[in-house]
Amino acid sequence: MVDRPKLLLSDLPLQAQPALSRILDANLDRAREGLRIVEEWCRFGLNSSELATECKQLRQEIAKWHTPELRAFRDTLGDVGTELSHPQEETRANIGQLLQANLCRVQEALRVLEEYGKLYLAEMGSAFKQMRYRAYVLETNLLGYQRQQKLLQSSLYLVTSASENLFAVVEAALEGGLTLVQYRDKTANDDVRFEVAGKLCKLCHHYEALFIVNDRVDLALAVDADGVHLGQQDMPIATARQLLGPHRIIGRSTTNPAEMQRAIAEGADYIGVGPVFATPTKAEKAATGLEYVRYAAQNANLPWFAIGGIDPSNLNDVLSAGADRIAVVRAIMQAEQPTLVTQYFISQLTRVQTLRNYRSHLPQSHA
Ligand SMILES: Cc1ncc(COP(=O)(O)OP(=O)(O)O)c(N)n1
Ligand SMILES: Cc1nc(C(=O)O)sc1CCOP(=O)(O)O
Ligand SMILES: [Mg+2]
Repeated sequence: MVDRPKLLLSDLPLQAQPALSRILDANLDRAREGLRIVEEWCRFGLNSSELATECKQLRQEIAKWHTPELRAFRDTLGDVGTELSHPQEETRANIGQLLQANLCRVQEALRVLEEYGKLYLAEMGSAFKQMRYRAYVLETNLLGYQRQQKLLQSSLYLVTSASENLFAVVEAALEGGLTLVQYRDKTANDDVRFEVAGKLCKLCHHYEALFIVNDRVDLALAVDADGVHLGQQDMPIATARQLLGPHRIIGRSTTNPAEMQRAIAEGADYIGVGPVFATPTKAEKAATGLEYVRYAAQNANLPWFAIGGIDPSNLNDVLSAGADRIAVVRAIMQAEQPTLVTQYFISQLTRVQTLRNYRSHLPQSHA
């Protein structure tokens, strides 16, 4: 990396010099500003010093190219582009959209700097090419980190069933604070699955919720889902990981300690623990009872969701056995008021999590 590039503008035709300088100056600003916006979220929103440091280092490297000579041609009042803005820039629906827009802005600016930079100094083109790839890696790492954080924060998991009111029910639950949804439909044709999964994925992302696809890695990739849920009869986790890459979520169903230990060893991001109670939604699987929930509470070192026959009437038994995350189908899909049921589940789960967290910080004699 050249520490302080030497300006070769004088080699260019006279009339091109101010234009080139203004393009480089504007895009150096754009890239630095976009990175600063992303950095703030990494630092204060995600508490990730690793991601914040990468943003900062990229910004500092870009700043080295922002020489006084380039700034000298700045003419903000004469810039015909300052009043051109897209309506989407006026509003941002959520943090995800804000980050996406700014990462895109950074990558575009780096591309401009790479192309026009070549006219200025050969090293500038290759330096900005490398930085553009670093920005892509930053985006992927940031997205992966956001997903894992959201998974950790999710205490309630809605697994869908086929329903005429599918979108309305899911949206009602999202309104109630749901942050994790799995699309599960064992009978639909692939064209229907693809269309429904795509729409659900957009709906969930609009509410900043994670969207997982049951069974099908191909479908998860096709709709850009956050991950996939695999049962014991589905694809091996290692194969799914190869196909999905390191940043998507992989969940695994488990019914006994051996399956749990294997899922952990194979690199699952979370597991299902059940069926806790017998359920018509999965009639072929025998209930494990609360004993396996107690085992999970003592032994699982990754996020785990008790599943199977859970509803408001038996929730307390599941919580008392040690669960602080649950997954449900009928309790929400068939609820008269899905928003209220969602809010009830989340409030109870948050209550036990807060209590357990508080107890874990007490001296042993008070716990
Ligand atoms: C959260 C969660 N846990 C378990 C399951 C069940 O998955 P699987 O055993 O593959 O059965 P099907 O759902 O495919 O019938 C799940 N879907 N989600
Ligand atoms: C899809 C599924 N998997 C289970 C498992 O234990 O692996 S239990 C289950 C169904 C859960 O549905 P409901 O909340 O309607 O009982
Ligand atoms: Mg399955």
